[in-house]
Amino acid sequence: MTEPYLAFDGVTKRFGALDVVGQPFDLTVARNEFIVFLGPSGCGKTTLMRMVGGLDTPTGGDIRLEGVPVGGPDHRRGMVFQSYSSFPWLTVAENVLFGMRYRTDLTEQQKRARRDHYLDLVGLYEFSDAYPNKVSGGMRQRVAIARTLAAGSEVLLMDEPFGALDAQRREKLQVELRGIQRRDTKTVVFVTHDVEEAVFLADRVIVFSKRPARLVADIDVTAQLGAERPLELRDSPEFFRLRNAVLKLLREAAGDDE
Ligand SMILES: Nc1ncnc2c1ncn2[C@@H]1O[C@H](COP(=O)(O)OP(=O)(O)OP(=O)(O)O)[C@@H](O)[C@H]1O
Repeated sequence: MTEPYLAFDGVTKRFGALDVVGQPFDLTVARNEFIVFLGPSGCGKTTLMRMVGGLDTPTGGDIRLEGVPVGGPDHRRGMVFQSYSSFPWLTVAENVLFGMRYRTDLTEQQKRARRDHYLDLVGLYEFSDAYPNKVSGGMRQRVAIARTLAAGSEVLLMDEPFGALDAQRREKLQVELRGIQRRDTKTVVFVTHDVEEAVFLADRVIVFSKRPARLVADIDVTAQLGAERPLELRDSPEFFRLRNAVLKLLREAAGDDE
């Protein structure tokens, strides 16, 4: 049998007496799949993502990328976390360039073109020369998004990356992210609380119970809605039906053993 691209194999996690991932967690993710983790607040989604990123280690089991257990962070896995901070001593533009420091395949001119493209995409081009501590929290989050996309890692780990953005920019970036993932064959693991965002973006939505987290549903969105996600899809009856079904599952997962 060939190795899955990304595999969680019997993963558990405890912090002292706190059982975060109680039952061993198994999941396989194919290359170029967009996976969304959805679950009640505090159930352990960020912890799972940190473990994929190599920022934390499982208590039991392991997480493998192409058969190799993940170690510390490396540039194959690009991360955007809620609390992600930019480098304050670099300008907005320099922060984005810094993300491409490993890209020996790109010329300096190509790097500058990518920097400008992604700054424009997140609406920060005119703030290129500003320092991150002089812009708002939502803008700093956009710097992190631009930097991670420009870096071009093959796996994108995104923990509520659009949480601090206004609705319009959020929609725009959702469409762009889905496009980038399809076009550039990225594998994405994305955490959100927002059911609509989950259904719009995901190939598969993984629903977790409240802590100690266990997998309660693995929903194949692409089988139901197809892989193309134009903005108008949100107005379709199929989208609406699936969103409601996932919302119901999430409510049950949050109330689980009450
Ligand atoms: N380093 C740590 N030490 C001790 N407890 C921790 C640590 N990191 C997380 N926790 C706890 O583990 C639990 C799960 O946290 P986690 O951030 O993974 O949940 P989450 O599902 O991502 O929540 P949210 O959706 O609110 O971001 C929480 O109770 C949290 O307080």
